[in-house]
Amino acid sequence: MENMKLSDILNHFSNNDTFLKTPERLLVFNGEQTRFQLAMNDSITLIEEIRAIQKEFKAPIIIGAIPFDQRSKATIIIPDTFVNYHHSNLIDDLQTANQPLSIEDSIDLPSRLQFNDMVQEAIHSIRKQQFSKVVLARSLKFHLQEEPPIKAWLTNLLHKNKQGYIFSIALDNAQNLIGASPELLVKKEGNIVTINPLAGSRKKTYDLVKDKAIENELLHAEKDLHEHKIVVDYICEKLDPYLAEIECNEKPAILYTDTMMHLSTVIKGKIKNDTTTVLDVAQLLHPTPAICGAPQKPSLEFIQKMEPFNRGYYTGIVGYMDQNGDGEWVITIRCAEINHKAITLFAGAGIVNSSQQDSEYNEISAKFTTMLQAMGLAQE
Ligand SMILES: C=C(O[C@H]1C=CC=C(C(=O)O)[C@@H]1O)C(=O)O
Repeated sequence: MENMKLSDILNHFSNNDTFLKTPERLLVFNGEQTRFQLAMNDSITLIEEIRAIQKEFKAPIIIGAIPFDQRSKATIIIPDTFVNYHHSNLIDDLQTANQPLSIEDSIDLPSRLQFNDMVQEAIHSIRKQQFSKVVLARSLKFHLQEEPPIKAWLTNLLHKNKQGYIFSIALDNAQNLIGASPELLVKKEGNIVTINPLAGSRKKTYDLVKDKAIENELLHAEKDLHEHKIVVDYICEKLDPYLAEIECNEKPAILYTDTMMHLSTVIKGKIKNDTTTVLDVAQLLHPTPAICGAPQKPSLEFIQKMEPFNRGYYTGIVGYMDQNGDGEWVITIRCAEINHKAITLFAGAGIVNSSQQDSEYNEISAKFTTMLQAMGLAQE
């Protein structure tokens, strides 16, 4: 394949198209043969339906977005055409796209006081041993005077987040889901499966010396290591029956995004059964304690009772699967749901026994920065 400029690819991109850039490849999906909506736990399973449609349409690949709540409908797209660019064929010539926004109003939900109450209630439940961790989220909703410049935001996300998973998914009714997630839920290539949970975070300062000191502090922070271990233990336990030769470092490393640093563990293993697809593994794991809590049921119930909004696609997963059942699915975070002129950003943080309400609030504010910067609403 000849080398392509990213700017040329974006010039041809429209809001009805779907786009996913991973650290290794860029997938651009134009038009669609069909799309369908089905919940992960409907009676015909989502995966069976995808496999049937892949056969019927002889579709080499499907792409989709699955919501946080497994009872809500996922959107699966069978594209007309798609191009799969390898990283080495892309010329990264992108410049920041400045497009000023006229904001009619913005709503921050929950309020700071409500959020503090939610954290206190969560800590109370943790002390009563109802669960050991719960991830609580906030949302920022903007109403714009004009249609949002999605292509400019996508350009900015690509420009700033070289290592992440950048996506723009064309949902139903001309809605879009856009973001730059750092978190790989699962990748399957042949019989090798890779999972890369993140939990435990600090905001970057962009001062190399200070960031090195923060990194060192995070690597030894008891609260964050505990929060992280809950996720890794959950994943390893779930995978054990399905994977052989599981490799997992004992201590987490640091993963940097453009704005944050996170504790990160790479887990790898070999699929025992050839018919297991990447989505089977995703379904097995989702929602992990990185975005829900542990144990899953009581923490999920707590989220649904306490959060003053429906998460929708936020903390769900986006990704693709080919005919061999291979693919990559990433956790839908650092993202925004775009519904015409209404834009909703979401971000969350893991609450454990020793959480401090102010630092959790500030951590979430820092996580909003990925999207706010792309929208030109936060300082670079
Ligand atoms: C839930 C989010 O982040 C997750 C991913 C990385 C670190 C996290 C944390 O430290 O709490 C969260 O688990 C989010 O960005 O909305």
